[in-house]
Amino acid sequence: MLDSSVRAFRKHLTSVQTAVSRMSCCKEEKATAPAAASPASPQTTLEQGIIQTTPIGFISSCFAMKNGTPRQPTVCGPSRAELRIQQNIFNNPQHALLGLQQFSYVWIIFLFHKNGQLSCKAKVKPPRLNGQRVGVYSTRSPHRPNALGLTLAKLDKIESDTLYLSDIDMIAGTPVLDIKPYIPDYDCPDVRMSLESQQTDSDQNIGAPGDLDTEKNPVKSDEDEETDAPGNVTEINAEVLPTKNCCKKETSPLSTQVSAPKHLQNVLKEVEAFVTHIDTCQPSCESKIQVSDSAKSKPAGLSTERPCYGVEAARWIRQPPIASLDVRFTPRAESQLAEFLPAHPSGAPGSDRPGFQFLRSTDEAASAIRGILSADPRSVYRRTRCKDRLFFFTLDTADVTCWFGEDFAEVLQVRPVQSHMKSY
Ligand SMILES: C[S@@+](CC[C@H](N)C(=O)[O-])C[C@H]1O[C@@H](n2cnc3c(N)ncnc32)[C@H](O)[C@@H]1O
Repeated sequence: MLDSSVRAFRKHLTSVQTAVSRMSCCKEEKATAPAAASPASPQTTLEQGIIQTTPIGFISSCFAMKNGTPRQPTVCGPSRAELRIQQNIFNNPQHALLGLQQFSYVWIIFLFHKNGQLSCKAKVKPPRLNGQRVGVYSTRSPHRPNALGLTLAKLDKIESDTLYLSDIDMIAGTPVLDIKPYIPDYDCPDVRMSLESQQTDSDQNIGAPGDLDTEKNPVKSDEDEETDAPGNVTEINAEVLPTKNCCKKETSPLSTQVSAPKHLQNVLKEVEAFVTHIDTCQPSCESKIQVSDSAKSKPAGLSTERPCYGVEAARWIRQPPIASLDVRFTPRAESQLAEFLPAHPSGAPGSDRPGFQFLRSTDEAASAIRGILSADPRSVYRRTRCKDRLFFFTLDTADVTCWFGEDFAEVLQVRPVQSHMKSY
């Protein structure tokens, strides 16, 4: 009798323990769950930070699966993608892109839709840290509570409702939630600080900061609320908008293009000197990333000397415990790669050779493969415990097989993906 009661109690205890561990695994998720479940007006849910997202488009990219997809856009230069804006969001999707072609880089906010499940682990093990656990918010891990990704992609061109991108790290089919222009003045602390100091100097010179507003922000800011309703569109002075290549020298000086009051001409000249002086072409914070001796000895306070990231982070981002690998091709893999025809808008009629869909030359493909492999795309488990040294990934229409040695990766085979074996 006592035995059976103890057994029943133990059984009950086990089920309670299971329920408790499930609850504590996803504490944050549980905390928001009641609000999500309760019926509320769209406005209330927005105020609570709960929204139903709708993709504005889906990525078509040269990466078919997570394996071998670069971990950041800078890893593999010519990674290319297309993003077509969905018709169901706007009647005229191309209208939503008006003006965007003037920017060289765009932020892409997307969903890690192939994560399998939402993650609520507060600590993660980034592959670059070789098994070390760090807080999820200090990393760019895909495994985060809302599974949102952020990539700074190069905007090659826009045609109608489609963006042509390169420098991406998203797999094909990735749902995109938003696009924003990369604006160094807002997004790169280096440029921001220089502009601020320019501003302070100018203020001291003319003593009327309010006068400067239009010159300071020639690009429409996020705060400019506009719809495309007739009569509600503000004309932008094309001459004062940044050129696509933002460090390209103007043919005639800005100060002579813009008819500003005399007292502002000096300021325009200063801005002009600054624009020609700084290199804002690349979205880089190079000078702030360098860890100076003074930054090492100082706590990271909000001073002008504060680097973009601290010494510890700089170490694992710039000098990760994972060494970069030498990449080589076997002669067979090299000649297989050379068989691929570059991407062509209308294919290559009459040829039975395999063709790339995104990559524009064999060199581009070889350099993408080098970029992917030199950063060592393997998981920590694969790298440290797995005896199987073969590694497979798909790049554009090519299946790539390679193996890893101590400090190198060798490409053994580059074969067309089966579904792309059709002749062009
Ligand atoms: C480390 S994340 C970084 C992404 C982004 N640059 C960021 O910082 O948020 C990049 C990796 O996410 C994975 N990935 C890319 N697209 C994905 C998707 N749609 N679903 C799940 N994982 C994805 C790939 O393995 C890729 O190497």
